[in-house]
Amino acid sequence: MPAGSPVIEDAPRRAAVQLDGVTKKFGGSVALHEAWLKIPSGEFMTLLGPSGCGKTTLLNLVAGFLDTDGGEIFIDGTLVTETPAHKREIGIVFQNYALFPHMDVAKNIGYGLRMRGVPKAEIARRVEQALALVKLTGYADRRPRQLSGGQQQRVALARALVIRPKVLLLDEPFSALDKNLRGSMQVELKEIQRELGVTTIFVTHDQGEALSMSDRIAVMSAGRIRQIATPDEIYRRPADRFVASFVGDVNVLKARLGSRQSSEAVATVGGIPVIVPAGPLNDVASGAAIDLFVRPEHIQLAPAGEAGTLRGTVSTHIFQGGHVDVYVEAPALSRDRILVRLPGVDAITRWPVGGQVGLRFGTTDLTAFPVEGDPA
Ligand SMILES: Nc1ncnc2c1ncn2[C@@H]1O[C@H](COP(=O)(O)OP(=O)(O)OP(=O)(O)O)[C@@H](O)[C@H]1O
Repeated sequence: MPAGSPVIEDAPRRAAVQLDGVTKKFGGSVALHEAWLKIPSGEFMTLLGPSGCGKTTLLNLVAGFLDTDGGEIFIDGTLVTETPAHKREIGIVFQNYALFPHMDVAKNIGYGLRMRGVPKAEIARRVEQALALVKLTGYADRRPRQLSGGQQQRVALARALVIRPKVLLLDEPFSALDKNLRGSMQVELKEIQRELGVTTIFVTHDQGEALSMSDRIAVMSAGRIRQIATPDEIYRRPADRFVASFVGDVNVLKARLGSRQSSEAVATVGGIPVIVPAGPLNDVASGAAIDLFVRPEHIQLAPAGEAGTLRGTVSTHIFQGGHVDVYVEAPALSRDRILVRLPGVDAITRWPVGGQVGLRFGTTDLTAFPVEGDPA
């Protein structure tokens, strides 16, 4: 750290990682547009978004592998925008493990400590601790090629953690693993992260992984952070239609904006009133068409014609093990088939394909946005 680097004033509550309006361009195109992000110490923050949205770019800027084109980055309250990568005290795990093939596991894990001139006995002790942490005691002498994908990724994690980093950065670390292994590695990583209390930035394009692991999620698209919130809030109160569509399944229904009270608005769908947050509809005139976003588990089926329901026709069932996905056609409400998620296998016999049903919408967790392409 250069002498005289500014330190953020409120030290006791300072963020472990802070980005103040960070921008990165490649040639003429903006890969990251004025990112503002404050990650408190010990938090598990996930960057979630589709391919090419700028997640890896943001991670590489924090790591110091890329220079910014604007804005400042702080780690532990210290300005690091100009600090080289090896002085940022960061641990990194990549998608493809990036282990040294010619070194055994112990040498791989101890690499960062040798580079820092840590005494040999201390290295041996810390490598042993790190091996125990990732449940690989006894594997010290193996070469990476003698390990499974999951074991290699645990070595990579041990190597990142052994230096006691200020921040742990993980770039799609489980994407090369099969589904079962991925699930168990997610649980293990979460346990280790909690135990050590290490501030973590985790990159994924898998919304399920993001929802299950994170303290908070930053949803990104096209180089911009669209929303930063807890998984629950992202799912139940998405800030815009991109977030609502990208995170979890959702139905988009034709609706109309009715009256508005401060934070809530009444919308009508097929003439039935529902309550939605007013925030996203601030610029929409009363009576205008809007899109109502409804999660599949917030729709119930009832006999066709029952009061307070809207009519549709069952087109398909998909048995999903713990629940059944029922697709309902109701062209007056939506141009796509409406997905209804029902617990229990009896939904298949209760609501047969081709039969008429009544759709009833939940009264909570509905959101609405201006119609796409609408200047509002
Ligand atoms: N070194 C580079 N030179 C030129 N363009 C780049 C470079 N690195 C990234 N980009 C571009 O910047 C944008 C953001 O890329 P980035 O790798 O950050 O996305 P991502 O969200 O991590 O995607 P993925 O999930 O596919 O890894 C993309 O349009 C990408 O093509």
